[in-house]
Amino acid sequence: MQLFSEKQNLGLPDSDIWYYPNFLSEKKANQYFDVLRKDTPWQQDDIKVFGKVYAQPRLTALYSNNGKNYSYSNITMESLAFTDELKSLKGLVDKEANIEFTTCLLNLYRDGKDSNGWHADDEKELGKNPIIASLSLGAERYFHLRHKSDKTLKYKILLEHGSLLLMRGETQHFWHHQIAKTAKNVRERINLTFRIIK
Ligand SMILES: O=C(O)CCC(=O)C(=O)O
Ligand SMILES: [Fe+2]
Repeated sequence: MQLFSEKQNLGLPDSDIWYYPNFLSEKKANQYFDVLRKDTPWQQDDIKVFGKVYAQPRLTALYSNNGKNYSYSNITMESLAFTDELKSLKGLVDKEANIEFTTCLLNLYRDGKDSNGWHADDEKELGKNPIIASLSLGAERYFHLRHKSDKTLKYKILLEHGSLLLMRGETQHFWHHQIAKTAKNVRERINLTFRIIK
């Protein structure tokens, strides 16, 4: 069993980012990983980058409690209704963030070749200072952060099984983030990003 660890603020300039290492117990995190891996209708979309079409290097699914879709990188994802498991996870995350999320984007990184390139979660439908809560299950992967204008400002944090990362305030205005590919032999990872789309 893991000891309780305090949440920590990353302390990066122009941002407000919190990390909760053991947001879920190991046992709960294992259970959620298994259910979500099995029951989610994972899909692989094509994305368009500089006019060329690529298969997105990970699988995704979108859920919401208001039927709103989400568009990014020339993809429009249609949302499904929350399942019981996702509702209970959303309840825990809502409580911690003290806000009511409407939407959850799930990412499945099948191995080290799957990734999520540099971006900010700054789509118009997310509002001015979006709050994004990102729950990690399965294999540990590094989350990289890079300041948009001062490229010397960089940071990386290992997102552990059962951890929660909360980005708020002006973070998306000033920082890009990514999950880079890795040559290491890594198992599957599921990430859930809770958002508000009105
Ligand atoms: O997988 C992660 O930890 C990050 C996912 C992400 O940045 C996103 O879906 O916008
Ligand atoms: Fe993101």
